[in-house]
Amino acid sequence: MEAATTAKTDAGERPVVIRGRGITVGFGGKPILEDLDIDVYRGEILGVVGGSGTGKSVLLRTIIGLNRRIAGTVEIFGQDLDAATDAERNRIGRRWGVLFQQGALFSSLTVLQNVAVPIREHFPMPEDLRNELARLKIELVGLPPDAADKFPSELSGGMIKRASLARSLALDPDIVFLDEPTAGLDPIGAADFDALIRNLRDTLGLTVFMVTHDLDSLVGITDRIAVLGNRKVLVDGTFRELKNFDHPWTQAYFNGERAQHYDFEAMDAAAAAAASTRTTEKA
Ligand SMILES: Nc1ncnc2c1ncn2[C@@H]1O[C@H](COP(=O)(O)OP(=O)(O)OP(=O)(O)O)[C@@H](O)[C@H]1O
Repeated sequence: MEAATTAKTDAGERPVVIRGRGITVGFGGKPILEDLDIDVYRGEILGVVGGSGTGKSVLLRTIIGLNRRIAGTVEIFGQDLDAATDAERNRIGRRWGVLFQQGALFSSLTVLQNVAVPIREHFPMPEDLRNELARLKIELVGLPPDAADKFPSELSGGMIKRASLARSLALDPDIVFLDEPTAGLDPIGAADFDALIRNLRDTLGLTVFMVTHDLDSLVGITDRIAVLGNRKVLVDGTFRELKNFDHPWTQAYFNGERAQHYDFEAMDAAAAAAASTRTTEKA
């Protein structure tokens, strides 16, 4: 389960679970990402932000192999995905779960059946046991037991997000990729969902790669933020670092009207204290 590579950061030596180098992606001759580098550290919640159309979802999909790279490499747990055999890629793929922007549940399957799909694909086992495991995931994300037998059309937006999250956790992944997890939720539903993500990270030790526009989510749960722009990661760091970064988009975003409501220094201090508690608990 150990990452094969580490990186020196201000927080010391940290295992890198996702390392992208020189990632270049384009469609129909139009470049979207160009020579982009990114690292994601074990156990962190990384928020990925940037203007609309800057390629945040494309980056997520490229890392998990759904978009073709024109150039560059992606290493997950130290394994270069291009050099991996099909069996190795499958094995790595089982270590991540994905919550897509629209939830992407199968509409003709119940929540239980949806959550059981990845288990059925990867681990042959009796149906009773599979359903039991799926029920545990449904409980883990805070859905009531009777949600298991409902179809997606019978669920609220927040329940669909939770059901999708349950499915992404079906194989007990080490990494979860979240694409706009709180989009479309009311502020209370979004805050509850944020709390759930943070809780799961803390209890399961997940690494979270989260694309979001939601300033509350960024403030509430991320440890670090990467800003996409000019087809690259323009900058990454804590709120305070980003607040001081001299670029029109980051200035507008992190020093704009909405950002004035947040006490960034207090939040940085709280995040550092929480990280140090987690490190102490693991030791
Ligand atoms: N499969 C595809 N084929 C062609 N163009 C695509 C494809 N996927 C994404 N794009 C284009 O790539 C660009 C980046 O899209 P992406 O969805 O990653 O943006 P984003 O940063 O996530 O934006 P938003 O915040 O609005 O969701 C867009 O111009 C989009 O139209």
